[in-house]
Amino acid sequence: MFLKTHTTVFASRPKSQSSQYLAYGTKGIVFTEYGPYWRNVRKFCVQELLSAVKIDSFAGMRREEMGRLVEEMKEAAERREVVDVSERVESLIEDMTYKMILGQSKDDRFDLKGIIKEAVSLTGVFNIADYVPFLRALDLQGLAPRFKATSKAIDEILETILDEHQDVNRNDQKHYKDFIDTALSLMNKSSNTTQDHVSNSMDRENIKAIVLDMVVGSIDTSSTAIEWTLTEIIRHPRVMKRLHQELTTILGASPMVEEKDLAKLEYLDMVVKETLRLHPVGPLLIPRESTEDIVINNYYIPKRSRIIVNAWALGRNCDVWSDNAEEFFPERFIGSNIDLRGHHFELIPFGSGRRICPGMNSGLLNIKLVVAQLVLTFGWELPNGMSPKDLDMSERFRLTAPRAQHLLAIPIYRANMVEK
Ligand code: HEM
Repeated sequence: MFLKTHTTVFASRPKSQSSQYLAYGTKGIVFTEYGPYWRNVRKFCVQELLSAVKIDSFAGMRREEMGRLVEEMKEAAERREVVDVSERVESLIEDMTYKMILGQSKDDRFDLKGIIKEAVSLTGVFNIADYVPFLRALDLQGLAPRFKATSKAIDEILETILDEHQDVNRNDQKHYKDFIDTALSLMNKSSNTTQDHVSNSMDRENIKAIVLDMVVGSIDTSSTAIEWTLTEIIRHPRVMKRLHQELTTILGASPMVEEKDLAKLEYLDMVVKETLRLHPVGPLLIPRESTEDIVINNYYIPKRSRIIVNAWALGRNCDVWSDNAEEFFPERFIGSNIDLRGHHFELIPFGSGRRICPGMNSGLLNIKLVVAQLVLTFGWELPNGMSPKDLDMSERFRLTAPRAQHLLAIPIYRANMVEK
């Protein structure tokens, strides 16, 4: 009802103390109210970063980064080393994200990922001040100092990145424009395209907000989804075997997964859907807010009501998914037309309607590419002879829900593996 029949009424976002501090108020996309500014900024990001053509233009970079990780894992396999898979995957996605959005590799001068983690964690806190505004001044939960410190740290890093882009552009040292260059060039423009509608209201603060939304939207989400997918595959050797068979059948003798082949990997698609059903990266999506008074099923819902959708519960509802809803069983999608595009409300890990995740294609590509490659090249054993069924499955609940404990496993290079 909220997301389908009345999609426009519930297409806004509530203001919160965390977004005021940590997302430059409503100057980006994620926490910005529904309206022309949000629409144009979103269109700009899709056009300049998240369209099929733009995503495709970074295929070479992804291949290189993936190749580097495979080499590292091969060395670990040789030493029979326990690898912190969660950490390695996050670092890979971080590298890919920075190259795509910031046009540069990870910068050792600052820990952007660490600060973003703190921001995501703070945004996920139930903050009484958002519901009882007069308590805000009392700061009962002691959040204000953390908001301020995190926001200051983020701003300093983004200022440095923007300054450096402007310096390079002034000295005309660049052959191509990255996302930040394009965004910066909007500050001084005026005519009639989508970009220029954005530029009418664009200053440095807006650019920082948009860049931050893109970076935050990308890193934690994709790496959490990959971490859970690998966890479920390792926990279910039958699924690992079937997926590996599909990979070798479709990819032949090729040691690297090619992006063009991903669409042919039907079982991988089911494995990813099944993971996102049981472990939606954002269990409660991102809160929505109504833009007008409305009556639904005889309930009066006043304008500016906050709507929270429990995607986690939808994915585990036995009435929809049958009695084995709690079981990881990718085959349930055989012959099913359920996709992830927000039309099948039993499975909405990317949300639905006007606010559906604009980075869905980019996110899914990252998940499938990394999972396919790590299963194609390696088998995985758990440390200290641990049985797959004993793997700890607890979640850490924030705005996103990653594993509570990092996934640790030993890669076994398949070329040296004796098939059982
Ligand atoms: C596995 C990967 C990802 C998952 C599961 C995911 C999930 C979500 C969800 C649940 C929402 C809220 C949708 C709603 O309210 O209906 C969302 C919004 C958003 N996501 Fe993603 N996301 C992923 C990857 C990405 C990537 C790669 C980017 C950008 C590079 C991105 C950028 C955004 C932005 C900007 C929004 C806000 C959209 C708006 O409010 O209009 N996401 N995402």
